[in-house]
Amino acid sequence: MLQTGTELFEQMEFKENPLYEQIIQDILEKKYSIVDGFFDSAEVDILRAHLLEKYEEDNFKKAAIGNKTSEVIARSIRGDFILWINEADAGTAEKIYFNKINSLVDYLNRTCFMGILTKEFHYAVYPEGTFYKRHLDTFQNDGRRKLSMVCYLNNEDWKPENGGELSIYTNEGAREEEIKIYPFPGRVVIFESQELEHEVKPVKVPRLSITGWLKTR
Ligand SMILES: O=C(O)CCC(=O)C(=O)O
Ligand SMILES: [Fe+2]
Repeated sequence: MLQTGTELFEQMEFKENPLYEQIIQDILEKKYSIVDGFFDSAEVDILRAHLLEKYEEDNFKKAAIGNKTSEVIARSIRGDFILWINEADAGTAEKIYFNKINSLVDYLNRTCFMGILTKEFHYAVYPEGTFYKRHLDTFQNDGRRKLSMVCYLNNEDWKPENGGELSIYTNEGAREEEIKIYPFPGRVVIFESQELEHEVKPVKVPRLSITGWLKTR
């Protein structure tokens, strides 16, 4: 049976989502968005347990910064250990993660025509004393990275004195501003990969997260 445009539109069952709308508005205005409680504490607990299990099994690798960079130089730039997550064989914990991310991605594609076709995510552990110097996420010439997303999996009692804040540098006209963001559990930070330089300050206590990128093409 033929359908009118209105009927088709109704069939798509588009519901405005206030949280996603806030994220979009933030990104349009400031190029970043901070969402507390994107994951609730039960979800964070499951994801953290899974991360620690993999970490204890020794599955993580020292993060690299490019192919031909020496280990010593790399360590002076970033000290985290990472494990890439393959969505195709996501376990229970990771399915929770991807369900939420995919829902956001669908929304962005429907409302902003962002054309996000691929994503990549890794777990990250910053052991005591490590950091990630100021950088842009497109440093490896990956122009397809549109939005960076970091989700923190630290314990409930994470304190600002633990260090490890994410500093995002914004430019209002010529004046640079440093936005300090503490890695509280369940918090998600989303920012424009090609626009905002940022760094992870040295940590005093191991710092746990999932970092990823939403990509075009
Ligand atoms: O963990 C964070 O807060 C940011 C990590 C980061 O900048 C990166 O992995 O590129
Ligand atoms: Fe980064």
